[in-house]
Amino acid sequence: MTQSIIGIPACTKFIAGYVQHATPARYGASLIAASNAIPILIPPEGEQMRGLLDRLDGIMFNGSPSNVAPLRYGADFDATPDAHDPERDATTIPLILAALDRGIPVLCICRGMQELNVALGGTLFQEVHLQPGRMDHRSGEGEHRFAVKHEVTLSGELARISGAETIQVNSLHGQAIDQLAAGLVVEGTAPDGTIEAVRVEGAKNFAIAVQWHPEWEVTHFPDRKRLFNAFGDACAAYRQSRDSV
Ligand SMILES: N[C@@H](CCC(=O)NCCCC(=O)O)C(=O)O
Repeated sequence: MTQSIIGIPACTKFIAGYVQHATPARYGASLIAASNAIPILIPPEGEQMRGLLDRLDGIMFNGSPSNVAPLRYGADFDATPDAHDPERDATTIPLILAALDRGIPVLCICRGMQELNVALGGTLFQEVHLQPGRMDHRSGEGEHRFAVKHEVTLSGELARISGAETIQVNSLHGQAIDQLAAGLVVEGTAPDGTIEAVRVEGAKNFAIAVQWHPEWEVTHFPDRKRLFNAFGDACAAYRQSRDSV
């Protein structure tokens, strides 16, 4: 069966004395394993990357240790000034809006979910663990980094896709959605009330975002596999509808 081409935004990294464009290998590997797709990295080269949209069947807005710059959502303070990637922000935020406008399937993960919320006008907690009553959602070290950390209660389309109303998730984030953007519906919540999953209401196509990392051991967890299968199916259907025009 023909595979879909799914874009993954790369991050700006300074490695071995050079500016490089990179992302952890598992994002591409998970699309190959569970979405019948060929991944392709999107360099963080700003708005001109929208030109790729004619060639893509879907985009996975992936996670990153970097944080969306607070000026993007109107915050007047910056809790993590050394953790930004302005080139990535300048690429992903316009790309999200353009992909939604064209009805290209999108799956957003971790930073990707935060980008989706900011792109649509929402705001972020810059250090969610400092908010009263909130848990520490940051990861453990070493082999425990991707260990299951807490439960998420699912609803709506994501519960249907996942085949469950309660799942166990890993957690590797210091930031989280504060004010939900208009146009997003919450479909997953942590025990402390943190928003863990959203869907774009009335989207032209698959448009789901999660705060955890379903790409990790994607084929070992039924809910993760089902999410990637559903995204892959949406990308394949989009490709076929485009090819038939
Ligand atoms: N930096 C943001 C987003 C967190 C995130 O995307 N984590 C992924 C870690 C890197 C990886 O993909 O391995 C935050 O802290 O909220």
